[in-house]
Amino acid sequence: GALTTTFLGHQVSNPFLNAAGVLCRTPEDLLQLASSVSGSMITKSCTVEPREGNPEPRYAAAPYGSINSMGLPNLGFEFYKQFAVEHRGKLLFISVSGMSMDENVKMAKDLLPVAKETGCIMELNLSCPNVPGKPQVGYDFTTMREYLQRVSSVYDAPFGVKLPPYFDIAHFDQAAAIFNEIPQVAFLTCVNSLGNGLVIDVDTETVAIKPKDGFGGLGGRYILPTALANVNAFYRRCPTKLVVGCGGVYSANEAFQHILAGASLVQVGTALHEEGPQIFQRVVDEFALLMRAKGYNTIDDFKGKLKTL
Ligand SMILES: O=C(O)c1[nH]c(=O)[nH]c(=O)c1Cl
Repeated sequence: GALTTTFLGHQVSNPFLNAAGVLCRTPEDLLQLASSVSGSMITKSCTVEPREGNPEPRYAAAPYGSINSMGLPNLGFEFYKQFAVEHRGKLLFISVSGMSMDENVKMAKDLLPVAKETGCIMELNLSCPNVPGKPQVGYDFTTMREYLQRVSSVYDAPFGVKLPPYFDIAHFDQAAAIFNEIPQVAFLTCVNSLGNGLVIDVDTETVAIKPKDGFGGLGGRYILPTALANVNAFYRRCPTKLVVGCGGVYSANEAFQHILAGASLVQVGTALHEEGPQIFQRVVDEFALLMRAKGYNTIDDFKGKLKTL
């Protein structure tokens, strides 16, 4: 169909998938994604050991999106690796977010044979903002370079990096220079939640979530312009890499903006959490109508073709 596209040699029926962390932690979640219309899917960022995560309430819908401080709750790397072994059908991404560099290197090394065997793709998450005491690697360029050098030395297959949003042109330049040094980094997923926002309820005069005095990562409508800027900044700076867009996608309209900005695939987080997996059928239908209305036959007809003034 018109929405068919390929990503690192894998054909997908449409460019849409979930954002890591949303509807992808448990077997039940993953079954809902596998049986949805999404072209591909990604698992909850995992650590070597299973984690309970932060105390609840740790997710809240907000006027213009969401706030979360989940704290990396997950069933542990072995579970998601085994899921990849048994999974059949749509393209599968495995999100890895170790608590240390050694943990990331260990998981990457263990995942490699499964990736080669099954075609699943690793997305290395360097941008979790919600584990107390664990600063975001994505904001520490020296550490990020070391992580990527160490992981790419044990993982000789294409992988992606889930990035935090950057807000300074010099940071786009410095981060891109690191990625361009590492050939195995095949794609960049822009962006993770905007870290450490604060949602306040005026009636109750209270924060929305329990962990970290209510500080948490923002998603949804709050973050679309920032997500688009990060997609486009790395699309321009990393011509040998693909970009996956994430942030603020509720409909074909925002997805189209991400693809114009340079995204090859588009992840849906907050809107998926709020609407459920039927959102993928709605967005696919909307997207087909939008492409037809604009006279486009394929995604490549407009990918990255954002016009400047
Ligand atoms: O709190 C989380 O689990 C979490 N929440 C986010 O918004 N981004 C992440 O990468 C992670 Cl790992």
